[in-house]
Amino acid sequence: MKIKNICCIGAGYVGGPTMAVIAKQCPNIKVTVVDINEARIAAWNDENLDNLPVFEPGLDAIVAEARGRNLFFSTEVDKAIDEAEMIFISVNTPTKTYGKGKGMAADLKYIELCARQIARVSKQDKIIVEKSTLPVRTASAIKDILDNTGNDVAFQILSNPEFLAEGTAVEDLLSPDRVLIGGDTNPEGLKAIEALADVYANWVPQDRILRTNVWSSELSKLTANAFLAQRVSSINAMSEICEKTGADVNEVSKAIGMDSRIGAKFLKSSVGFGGSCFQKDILNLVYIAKSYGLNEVADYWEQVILMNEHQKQRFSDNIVSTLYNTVSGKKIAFLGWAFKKDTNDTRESAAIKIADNLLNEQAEITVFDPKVVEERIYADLEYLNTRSNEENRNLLKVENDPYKTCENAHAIAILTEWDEFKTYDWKQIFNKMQKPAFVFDGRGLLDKETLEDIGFVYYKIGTGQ
Ligand SMILES: NC(=O)C1=CN([C@@H]2O[C@H](COP(=O)(O)OP(=O)(O)OC[C@H]3O[C@@H](n4cnc5c(N)ncnc54)[C@H](O)[C@@H]3O)[C@@H](O)[C@H]2O)C=CC1
Ligand SMILES: O=C(O)[C@H]1O[C@H](OP(=O)(O)OP(=O)(O)OC[C@H]2O[C@@H](n3ccc(=O)[nH]c3=O)[C@H](O)[C@@H]2O)[C@H](O)[C@@H](O)[C@@H]1O
Repeated sequence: MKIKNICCIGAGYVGGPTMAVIAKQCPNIKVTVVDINEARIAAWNDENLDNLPVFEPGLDAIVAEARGRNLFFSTEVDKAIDEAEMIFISVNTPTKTYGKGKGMAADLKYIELCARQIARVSKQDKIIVEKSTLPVRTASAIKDILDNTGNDVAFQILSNPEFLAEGTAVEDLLSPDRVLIGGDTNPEGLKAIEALADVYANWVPQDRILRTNVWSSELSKLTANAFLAQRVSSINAMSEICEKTGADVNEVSKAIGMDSRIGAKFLKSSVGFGGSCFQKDILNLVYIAKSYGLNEVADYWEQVILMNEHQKQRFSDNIVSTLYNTVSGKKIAFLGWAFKKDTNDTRESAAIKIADNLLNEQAEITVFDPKVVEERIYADLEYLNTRSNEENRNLLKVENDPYKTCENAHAIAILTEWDEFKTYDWKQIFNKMQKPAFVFDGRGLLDKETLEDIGFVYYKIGTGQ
């Protein structure tokens, strides 16, 4: 079965880039990305490619190539569902904020709404692809809703989790380590798997397209994120030991990473991992384990999150204690707010928690991030509900010039590893700061010797003083 018409529900960080790449690589397939968020769709359709709602290196060129040819962004959800043979569900699956499983389980209400809408609108057989990250066995809930419409339409449900990382989304999509497709093992299921595999085969080598059963596919996604986050928490745990013992976490990372069984990637110590998924997906895994009574398994994975919370807390505690136990009324400059470089995404960014901790100590914070807009920063703080919006706006300012951000500051906290921070004139920054001038480098980005030669008191995560 050759697919000619794809619809994707959800035009977010995953739906947008993923479909743009499918459209680029498969000019014969019409790809329509739909969303209920009108502003988001308008931004995807904006003539000015700088206004796309997702910033990803290389994405603008791909959208420019495919948009209007075989890539469309629309709010007409019903129409796109009706026309498509294959429907990707790429809506958000946040942590539940209410009811049973609050603070842990994935909130599947958006997924269920999609399933009900597909059930209501569909007149012909369709393949439904779970692109969102979902708890294992969600496909059976979707199938239940779809199979009970009474309108004689046959649905196949596939799991096709996305492994892209933000900031490298285009690269990851064009050249994925693997594409994972899970489906039913009966003949109809296998046919559906092959229909999706054929789409990817337009640019992904066959040996990188993995076929599994649905449950393995759903669970592999949670497992991959849990393993990745665990590596970060493991190296961050070592960073604290390094600081106490005089070892250097970067040297330790290099030494262990050269062991081919361990591998060199994902061993960079930091102020703590952020992003929309690591915490949410591990919490979800912990919830699933608990719901099967697997308490030791749940505790094991929960520790990855606890370690991450600790890493953020000790970073802000260290700022306070180093600045003579008080930051009240002191200006702290934040370089970076995004959860990692090369993205404008701030979801669960460590910077938010660190700002909140320091604001509790009455610090005056000024933030500069090359890609994050002022309103996003205030919205992130407001979401915490720790203090009034007015207080947040009084205590925290957002600047668009890094030098002004650091002027008169008592300390600088580096919270995102933007490359441009390395190119700044640090002598000029030093000259205009309060003395002693402190730098707390939460990303191990700058060169200790250079900074100390200038006169800074320089603290690098994972390095003893
Ligand atoms: N952000 C990332 O890097 C990655 C995310 N994922 C997973 O992909 C899924 C989506 O994540 P993001 O794209 O980051 O979320 P997002 O929040 O950026 O986008 C989701 C979009 O779905 C839309 N939506 C929700 N319900 C809808 C409905 N009923 N009809 C039409 N549109 C609807 C929302 O308006 C929103 O624009 C999540 O399950 C996430 O865990 C997986 C891999 C990477
Ligand atoms: O499911 C998802 O959402 C995605 O989550 C992560 O991607 P992402 O969160 O975009 O970014 P990562 O590069 O994984 O970084 C996550 C966080 O860990 C931090 N990190 C990463 C690597 C490292 O060595 N050290 C470290 O502190 C980053 O700074 C960032 O805050 C995974 O890498 C993707 O494979 C997955 O698809």
